[in-house]
Amino acid sequence: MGAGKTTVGRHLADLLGRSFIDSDHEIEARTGASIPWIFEKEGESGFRQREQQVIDYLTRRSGIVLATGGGAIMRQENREFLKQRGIVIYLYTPVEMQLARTSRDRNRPLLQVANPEQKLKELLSLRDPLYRQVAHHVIPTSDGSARDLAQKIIQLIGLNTLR
Ligand SMILES: Nc1ncnc2c1ncn2[C@@H]1O[C@H](COP(=O)(O)OP(=O)(O)OP(=O)(O)O)[C@@H](O)[C@H]1O
Ligand SMILES: O=C(O)C1=C[C@@H](O)[C@@H](O)[C@H](O)C1
Ligand SMILES: [Mg+2]
Repeated sequence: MGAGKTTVGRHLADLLGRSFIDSDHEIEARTGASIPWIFEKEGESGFRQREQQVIDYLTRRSGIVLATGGGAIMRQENREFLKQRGIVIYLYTPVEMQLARTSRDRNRPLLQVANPEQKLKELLSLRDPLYRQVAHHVIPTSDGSARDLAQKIIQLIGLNTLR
């Protein structure tokens, strides 16, 4: 959360002339409800079920830039869909920076707790090894604008891979 998947992903799609899709937005559009509402009515497991369906569907498309939600990596199925069907970039972000980027946003139900910093630390320790297992490339996001990071991704993967 707050790594910049949505923001960097938009710039990347723009630079590549591809469509950008965000799985969180796709879930909201399909459900006709916000993510906080889905978490409240269906719990995290209901949300994860919807998320898996959407990621399965979207990773079958080619020629797109896809930003996932931060927790999609927790499901084995999603890890396989992403690794086998795409080029996966892990935007590594230290917790202090995640906190700074998410503190004014109430749209992330998992951070509506007394100690969001502690929560982010717990999530990162569970998720970091999985992100690294699935990623084809890891990019630290502490330095550089979202646009710079998108350019760095293009250099890293090489345009030829994408044609
Ligand atoms: N490289 C960056 N430099 C400065 N600010 C950034 C950078 N990347 C993202 N941000 C800012 O951080 C905030 C969170 O970014 P964003 O919503 O793209 O994160 P996310 O990884 O998609 O989070 P989530 O997992 O919750 O979907 C936004 O306000 C965005 O403008
Ligand atoms: O890190 C997470 O588990 C989440 C991140 C967001 O993108 C949303 O998918 C949702 O708020 C859960
Ligand atoms: Mg996002």
